[in-house]
Amino acid sequence: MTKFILAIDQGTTSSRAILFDRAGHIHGAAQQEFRQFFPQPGWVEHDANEIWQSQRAVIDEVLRTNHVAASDIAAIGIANQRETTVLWDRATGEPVAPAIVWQDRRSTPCCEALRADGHEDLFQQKTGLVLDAYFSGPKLKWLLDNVPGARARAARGELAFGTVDSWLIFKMSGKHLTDPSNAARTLMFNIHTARWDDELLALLDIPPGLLPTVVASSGVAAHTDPQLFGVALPIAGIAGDQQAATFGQACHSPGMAKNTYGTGCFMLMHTGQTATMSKNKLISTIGWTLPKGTDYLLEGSVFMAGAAIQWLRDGLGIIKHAAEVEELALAVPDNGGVLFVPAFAGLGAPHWDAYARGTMVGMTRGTNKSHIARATLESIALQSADVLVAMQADAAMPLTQLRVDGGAARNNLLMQFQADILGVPVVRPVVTETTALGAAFLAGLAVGFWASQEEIAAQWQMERRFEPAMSVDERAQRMDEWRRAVERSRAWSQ
Ligand SMILES: Nc1ncnc2c1ncn2[C@@H]1O[C@H](COP(=O)(O)OP(=O)(O)O)[C@@H](O)[C@H]1O
Ligand SMILES: O=P(O)(O)OC[C@H](O)CO
Repeated sequence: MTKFILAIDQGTTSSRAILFDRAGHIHGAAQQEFRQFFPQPGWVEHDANEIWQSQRAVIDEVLRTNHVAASDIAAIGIANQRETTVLWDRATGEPVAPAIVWQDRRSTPCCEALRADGHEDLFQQKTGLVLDAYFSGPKLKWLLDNVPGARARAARGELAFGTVDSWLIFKMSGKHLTDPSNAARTLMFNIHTARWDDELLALLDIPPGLLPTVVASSGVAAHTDPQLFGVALPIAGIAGDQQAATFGQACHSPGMAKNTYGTGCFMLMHTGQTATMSKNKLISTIGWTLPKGTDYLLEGSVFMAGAAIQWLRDGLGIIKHAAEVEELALAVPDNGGVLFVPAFAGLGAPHWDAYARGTMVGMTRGTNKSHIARATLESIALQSADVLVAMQADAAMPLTQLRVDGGAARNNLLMQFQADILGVPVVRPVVTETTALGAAFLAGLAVGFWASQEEIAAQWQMERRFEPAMSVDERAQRMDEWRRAVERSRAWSQ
């Protein structure tokens, strides 16, 4: 009998491979960072070959170091950084250009032109998204317009587009596939009909022949080339990493929500089996498709969260490791009046301001690095609070608790401040690798490794609960101060 599900978590900064047993426990994990390229201000690129090579290496490593044979694997589940756009040659399997990463802002002019032509509402109604450079369609258009010969090669059917899930599946099986949770991030996919949308493709000038076939998030979609791992393994789970984390956090019913604190922050709330269209600049997205149907989520994406901690480490050099930020911030009783808006790449939800820039206000001669560390941690929670306010207004469902995960969710000071500023309990699970767990669950359900959603939801266990302790008045005052700071960061580079 097979013993494990192999989850692939291909993130923005690292590739991970994690083995889960039947109890949903981690049996082994391997991780490898890969390079980030910043060739121009506002541009962020990855080498798609390096993504695949690092992913392949960690799969080999996790099997080898844990003495697990590929034949012990029941199925593979994939969770991936979303929106990042890869364009490759179908025959050679070689990318035609560096992958354009979700954080990259170069396709802002394309979005502005579509907006100026009055198409914003159409895109929003069909895709649930905001017309922003964050999403894949404008990135793909940029590649077709700027990589020499790409448009002609696309017209001849020589090229394939995919988000990172598609790219990894192509490398492992030769199939050109994606799932609805990833397709829903492209501005080319109608989330109500769950099909690529010809009208939107025409507006973006994208040939439909470039697009992958859309298959269910949970179901055997392909088998790996037997030469890769010695046996052909079923690829049975596919989801964008944030939707996978929502599934892994067992947020399976309306009103349940999670927030992931990684490079960015991604808060997602389950809204049921039809899309709730946001009136407050959040996005509606497909969560996952199971044989019984499609679940929808509301999402608020914050672009700069843990990345701001990395900036304290790499840009300012005031910490050596991300985890040191907690001790540094605790050296002062409060932020000393300092507020920091880390809008290094503009602001995401609910502001969607591509021209906002990082801003620190309230400094005096007494400000020191601990105040800056504290303000940076608080900025992560305050950005998430902006999203939650919009979410509560859209969903008309009060949040009873927020489930959390991601690298920065290990920070207790941050989690306590998050509970304080939201006025909602923050709950951290035992297994914080919820992205990989969600991908594993989707794959395991498809091959009968787990019997039902109820069985996997029962595996979710709390590690720690942070109760809100801030007074209502103080919360209101802190949110008001924050709004004033955000205003000062906005439209700066326009
Ligand atoms: N103890 C900590 N306190 C605050 N931030 C942290 C801490 N540990 C890690 N981080 C931040 O969390 C991020 C890594 O989290 P992870 O979930 O691995 O991100 P991603 O999947 O986006 O690569 C980094 O940006 C790092 O700065
Ligand atoms: O790789 P992460 O965890 O930073 O997630 C990135 C998101 O999927 C971008 O939308």
